[in-house]
Amino acid sequence: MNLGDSVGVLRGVGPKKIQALNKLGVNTIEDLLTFYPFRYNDIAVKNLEEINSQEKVTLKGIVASEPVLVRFGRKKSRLNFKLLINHDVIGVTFFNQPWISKQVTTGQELAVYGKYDALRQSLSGIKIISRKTNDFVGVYRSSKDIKESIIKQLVKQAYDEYNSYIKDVVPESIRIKYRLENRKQMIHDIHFPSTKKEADLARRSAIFDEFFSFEAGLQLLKRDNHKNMGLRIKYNNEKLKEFIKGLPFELTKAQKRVVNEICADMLSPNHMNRLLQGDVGSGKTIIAAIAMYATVTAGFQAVLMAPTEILAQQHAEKLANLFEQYGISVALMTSSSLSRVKVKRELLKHLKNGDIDIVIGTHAVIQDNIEFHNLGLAITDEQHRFGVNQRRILRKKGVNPEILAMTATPIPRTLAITTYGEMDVSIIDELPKGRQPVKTSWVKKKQVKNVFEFVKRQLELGTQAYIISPLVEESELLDLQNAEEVFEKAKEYFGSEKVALLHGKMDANEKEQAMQAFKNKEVSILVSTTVIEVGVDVPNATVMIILDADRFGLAQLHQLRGRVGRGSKESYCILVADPKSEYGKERMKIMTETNDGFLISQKDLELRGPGEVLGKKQSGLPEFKVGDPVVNLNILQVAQEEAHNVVFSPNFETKEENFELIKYLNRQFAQEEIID
Ligand SMILES: Nc1ncnc2c1ncn2[C@@H]1O[C@H](COP(=O)(O)OP(=O)(O)OP(=O)(O)O)[C@@H](O)[C@H]1O
Repeated sequence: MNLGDSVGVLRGVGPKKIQALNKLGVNTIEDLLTFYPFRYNDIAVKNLEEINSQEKVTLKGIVASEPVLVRFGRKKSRLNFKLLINHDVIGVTFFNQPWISKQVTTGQELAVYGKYDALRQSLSGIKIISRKTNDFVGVYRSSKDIKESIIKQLVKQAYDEYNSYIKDVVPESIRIKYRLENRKQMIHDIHFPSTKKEADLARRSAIFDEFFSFEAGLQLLKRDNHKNMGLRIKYNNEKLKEFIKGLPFELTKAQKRVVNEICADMLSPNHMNRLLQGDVGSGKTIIAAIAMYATVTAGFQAVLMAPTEILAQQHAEKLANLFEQYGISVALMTSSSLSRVKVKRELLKHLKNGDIDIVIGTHAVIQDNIEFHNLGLAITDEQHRFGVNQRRILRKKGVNPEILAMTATPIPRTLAITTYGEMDVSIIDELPKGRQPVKTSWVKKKQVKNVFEFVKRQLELGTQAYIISPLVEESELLDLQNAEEVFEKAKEYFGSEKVALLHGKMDANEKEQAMQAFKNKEVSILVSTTVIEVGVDVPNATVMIILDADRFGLAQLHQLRGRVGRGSKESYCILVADPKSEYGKERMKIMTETNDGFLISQKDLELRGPGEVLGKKQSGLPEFKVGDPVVNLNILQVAQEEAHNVVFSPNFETKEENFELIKYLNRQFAQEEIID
């Protein structure tokens, strides 16, 4: 017997229930024991003086009238009686629970849980409370396939049978320091507390437990990264200085700092595993270029992976220009550039024999048959778009290449430790000189004509504009229809020779053509779906129109807006939307109030509410069961600090109080390997 046993070992759990539980994310006994209540009902008896109207409470008194049951229709009924509480009489009504009339007799003492109405002096009954139950009861998530009452029973059964197998992951000294319960007690109290205080303490312990185990895993990765001998990239400092001097602009202070951090990592024998965070347009690409240049001067190859073909193409073009005078060869590798057999064969040959110094590509780069001569540095752009596995495969391509991951801050600074805890972080917190904040406004749909007029006037000044077509969730086809519709309208209004269309269903060549036409100013307007979202850099474009802007997430709007304001000209972003909810309006307002990506991602998380915050997909954050990284940030930070101290202490593996933690981490990593 152990906590890894399937829930199928419990009495009364057959294939159907197993399936229903699995759907709720419960596969093992451990999952069930940590399937915590999401809230509690306080059914302790209250006095009339201490309660508010519309509150759900338990009231106890003497039944002061004969219960009267009235049935109407086939299934409907109403049961009425009076309850005498000290000197007050309140009316109690139960709807559609006729069997309750049998449990009520005049003169009897009775406790009823229900919703209290102060004005009417009445209680709308939910259930009769029998003496045996606890005052404080957990409420669990359930589904149509499995009722809450069954889940409760199973949790109880699992606890009774398995509690002696529950071991502590958080070392004792830390539990004592923060006055946390041991795991067995904590699991008991979080499911079956007798008071609110008990439940609160158990929950605090559970949050710590969860954050600590997670952070310990990340810290272990970090420690191993440090221990692993990395490559020593002995770049040519003179050449590097010349290269930086030769750039068309001076680096910002933040960029210089980051370059120094990266250079120090490369020179050190330790393995580099660094995350570069910087707001949209802060100049991350040039940092990548500098790091790649340095790598090549040391005799190694470098690769940069971008999340889209458009972006890979753009990077390849820019970097090829930049590196040309230094005799460095740059190759583009995407699914389309590799689709012609002959081209592919040549590319692979030159990559393997070291003729190619730098590769820019999409995930096509990590295909099995691609071999490098001596890969020294791997950079991923917008890394949240790459899965952990893709990152790992890339890592395996070289002996142990230095890793630099770049992201335009989808995650607030304080939260970066949750996902990137195993990485060292560099931040570009400054925009290049001369940038003006993008002026953002929000208009209603009926004003779209005025918006078009505004665009026209701006184009007359020689600038260019993007129009982003509405997004229809989960339907690329409808997105496309929308984009085509907007394209037609724009052609009608601005003249067909002025407008190009870009969408995800176009093949790489068509996309490239549309982008080139826009870059070369052959067209002044690019109508696009969100394929344009990340990284596209056309400094002459100064107007961004986003139609139905309320359908996009805040982080996405910020990314889209980041396509303008990339030069020194005044830039504008106009959000066209009729949001219905307050929440939707609030989001539009935030966009008009700030240009700070960190702040926006923080707001995005706050506005989504805890349930959604944990959605992996939207926020890039890992999922937790009880802990909410936004609400419980303090606990998260302390847990990270402690996990770091434990894992990095010299006697981590030999100290007895860490044994359970080590076992736990081994189990976790074993699971991950299977997925790999
Ligand atoms: N120090 C600097 N001074 C002036 N211009 C700069 C500087 N650094 C970068 N730029 C320019 O700023 C623009 C934005 O840079 P870049 O494309 O690297 O941004 P980014 O951080 O990758 O942004 P995004 O996340 O939006 O892709 C580019 O046109 C680049 O040439």
